[in-house]
Amino acid sequence: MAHISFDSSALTKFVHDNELSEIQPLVTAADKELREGTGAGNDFRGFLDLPVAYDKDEFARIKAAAKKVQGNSEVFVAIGIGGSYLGAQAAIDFLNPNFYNQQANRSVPEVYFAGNSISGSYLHDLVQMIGDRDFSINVISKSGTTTEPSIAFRVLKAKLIAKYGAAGAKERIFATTDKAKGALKTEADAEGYEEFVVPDDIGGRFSVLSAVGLLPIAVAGGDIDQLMQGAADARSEYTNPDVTKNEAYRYAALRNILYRKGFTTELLENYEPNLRLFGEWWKQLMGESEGKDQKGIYPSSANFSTDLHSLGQYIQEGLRNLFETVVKIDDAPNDVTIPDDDKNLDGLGYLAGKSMNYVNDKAYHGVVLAHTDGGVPVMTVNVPKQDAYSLGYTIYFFEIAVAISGYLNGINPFNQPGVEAYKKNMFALLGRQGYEELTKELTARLNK
Ligand SMILES: O=P(O)(O)OC[C@H]1O[C@H](O)[C@H](O)[C@@H](O)[C@@H]1O
Repeated sequence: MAHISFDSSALTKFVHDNELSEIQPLVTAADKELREGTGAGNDFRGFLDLPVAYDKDEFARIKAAAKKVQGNSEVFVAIGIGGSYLGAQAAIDFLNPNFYNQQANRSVPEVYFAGNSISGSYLHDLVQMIGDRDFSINVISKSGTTTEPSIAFRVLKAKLIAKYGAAGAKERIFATTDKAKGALKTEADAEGYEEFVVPDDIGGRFSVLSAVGLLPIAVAGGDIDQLMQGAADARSEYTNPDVTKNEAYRYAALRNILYRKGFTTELLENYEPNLRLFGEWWKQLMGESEGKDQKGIYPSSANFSTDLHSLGQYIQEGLRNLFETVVKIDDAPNDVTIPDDDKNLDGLGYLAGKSMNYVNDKAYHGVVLAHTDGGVPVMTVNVPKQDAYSLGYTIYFFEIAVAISGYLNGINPFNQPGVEAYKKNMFALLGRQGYEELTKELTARLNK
């Protein structure tokens, strides 16, 4: 039995029983494309076996590096954008208490993220916040040439050198990048930083279980052995192409069935604030994998019950092109009992003695019924615990689901050609060498 369970029982109004068996041949074909490598983007299927086929020596080095940082740093900054930070931050938030950076008596450094925007204010404030404290950085970029992390790295490297000198700074810089190419690789080799590798056959959005995610997660105290074990067990679980046996494939099939009926936007939802970043990770995974050739489900996210008081109206009664996938934690790590209050002026007496997790659960059931009545299909991924094993399992569930889903929709789930368009324009407008013609063209367009 799968460790996490997928519940599509609320879909009866939207999907008939026969539809799953009728889409099965397409799922079987998608499975074949993925497993046999006959599908588009077949060079990027490394995520399939990563949970068992990872580099064990590097894994040990990651643990040693994490220990070193824990021993000599009050602050750790992970520099990266897209797949080079979302998985790490999602995992760290998922595995730690809310407000982990503010906890008293922490045994691990505070962890922050940089290089995921071009905001000068953000980087300025981060530098101020680090102040004179001891810190280390992990610069993460698969290509090694991405502008946002490169800028942040320059700034933070300069701060390290100013504080520790060039030799001391080197001891506090960890570079995660391609094994052979890119500016970051060249610099890491030249300067002698400790290096970790993003394997060639793993795309950025599928890289959280490589060094990209593992080093920051380990620095923050996460159990990366359990994380990999969860993913490895999911790998064994989700092998049968039969959608009645394989819940990840059933999820992929159902979202494709819904998409074909006009449900073109999917909201990934949670009922725990520290799963917000999980939704951000998922959006890149889904959006970059599926949104191409002028088609694909638009991935969005919502955080409940927070957004029930803002987006809730739209979800209940707006344009009927939405469906929802809830990531629901069965057994949240902590809870609060609602206290007695004799005066009962707030009218909450009927909840006295009940736990907040109990109320949260009732909210979830109420929402599923209300949204279903309102014409919104809801599916749920039940995750037993907010721990590393469950997280690894859940990550693998969504990774394999999106690969199948992409092939079902006739696209290459492993490339992202569309993200280059804005970059070219930005480089041209910044006057980068090699973009001279485009600079002229765009400047003329802007000055028209
Ligand atoms: O790791 P990097 O090469 O710096 O890339 C970081 C991110 O930016 C790119 O624009 C891609 O669209 C993403 O797939 C990638 O995760």
